Amino acid sequence: MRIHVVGIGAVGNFVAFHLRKSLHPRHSVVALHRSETAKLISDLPNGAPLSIERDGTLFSQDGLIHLPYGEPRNRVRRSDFAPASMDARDDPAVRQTIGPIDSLIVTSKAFAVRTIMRKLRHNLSRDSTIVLLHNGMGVYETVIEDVYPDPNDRPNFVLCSNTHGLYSKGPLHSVHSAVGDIKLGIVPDPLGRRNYEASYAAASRPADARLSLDDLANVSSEQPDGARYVNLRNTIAALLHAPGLCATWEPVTDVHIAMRRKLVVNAFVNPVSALLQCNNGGVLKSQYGRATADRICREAEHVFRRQWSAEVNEQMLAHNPESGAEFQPAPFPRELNAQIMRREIQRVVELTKNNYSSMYMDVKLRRPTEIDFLNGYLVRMGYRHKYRTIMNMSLMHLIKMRGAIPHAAHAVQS
Ligand SMILES: CC(C)(CO)C(=O)C(=O)O
Repeated sequence: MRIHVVGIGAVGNFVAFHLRKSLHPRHSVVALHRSETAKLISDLPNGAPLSIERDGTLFSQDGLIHLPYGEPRNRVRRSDFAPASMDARDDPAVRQTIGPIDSLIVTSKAFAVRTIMRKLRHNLSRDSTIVLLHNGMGVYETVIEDVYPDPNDRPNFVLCSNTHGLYSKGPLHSVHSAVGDIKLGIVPDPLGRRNYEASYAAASRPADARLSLDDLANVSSEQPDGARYVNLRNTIAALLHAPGLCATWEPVTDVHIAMRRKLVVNAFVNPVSALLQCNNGGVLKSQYGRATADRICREAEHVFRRQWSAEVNEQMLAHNPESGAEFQPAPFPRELNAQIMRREIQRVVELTKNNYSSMYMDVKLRRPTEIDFLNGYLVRMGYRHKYRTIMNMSLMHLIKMRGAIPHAAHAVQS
């Protein structure tokens, strides 16, 4: 098997490190780099090591294949911290060097995912598996709409929630500052060809419900399943069996809940730390910070409740009364209550109090931010469900305003 990881920042470095560490050497782990970093790594031989720092100790892992995947990143439009349109043209030379991709783990910034998918479109097929491991929400929907509108051509997608605390200390060097976990959820087959959660759904008691790799592909059968299902099974198994990743495979509805919880933490900590240019510990120090966090959580709960009701309505319409089963709507998840999300913010802030958030770094270094996929997602969902998210919208606007002031981030430093 050959696993490709694209977006070798703090998270990509961590994922590639642990996959290489745990997989048998006959499987390859390929790190795909933008051309600027590819220049840097071209001076290193293939196999060049990745480093992870944990509690002040440096660990290193060699044996990776490093390849470039495309054009250098275009310049950031200085006016609003939004990414300029990146070049998504197909490059036949790059296409040929990389070859067909069975498993792709995308660990780039949320705003770059769509462009990367377009760039690698010709290396991917409907048999591939794509794991989206980024901050924020709404990315999968844009990729589907823009790159894979036809469900017949669509690869398998895996969504993730990642709570590991990681930051980058330099190229191929991440610091693992807080141990968290990665939850993996497989997007249901849009054509209903296979139920990836069949064993879970069939359990007679909730306590017995388990997901089974055999529902993805039965590798021991005489007629092995097609590449589409074998790639999916291999990708999930590789991630689950890399102990350092602390990955679990869960029903996709549970992963959606975990993603929403993580979104709310990021929608408060990231813009506030970036605007105040403080570490994560600074954001809850004053009553004003605490009131802002309360408000973000209340707005998010309203949005999530309306989204939930809309989803339940859709399920009710799709329910076939002739099946004999009674329609039982799932209750609104407790984890998405404002008070519980507020406690989660408190917990994450304490755990990462000495860290600088990813948006703090993006603003400081005048890079595009992920604001459109954090607070921007809540604002968009609020609009859709007729609820105004004033605090989220204000934080989003302030981050964009910050980007519009020339050299604002540097002025604070001096
Ligand atoms: C949880 C938090 C805020 C940790 O720094 C993070 O995920 C980020 O920086 O993007």
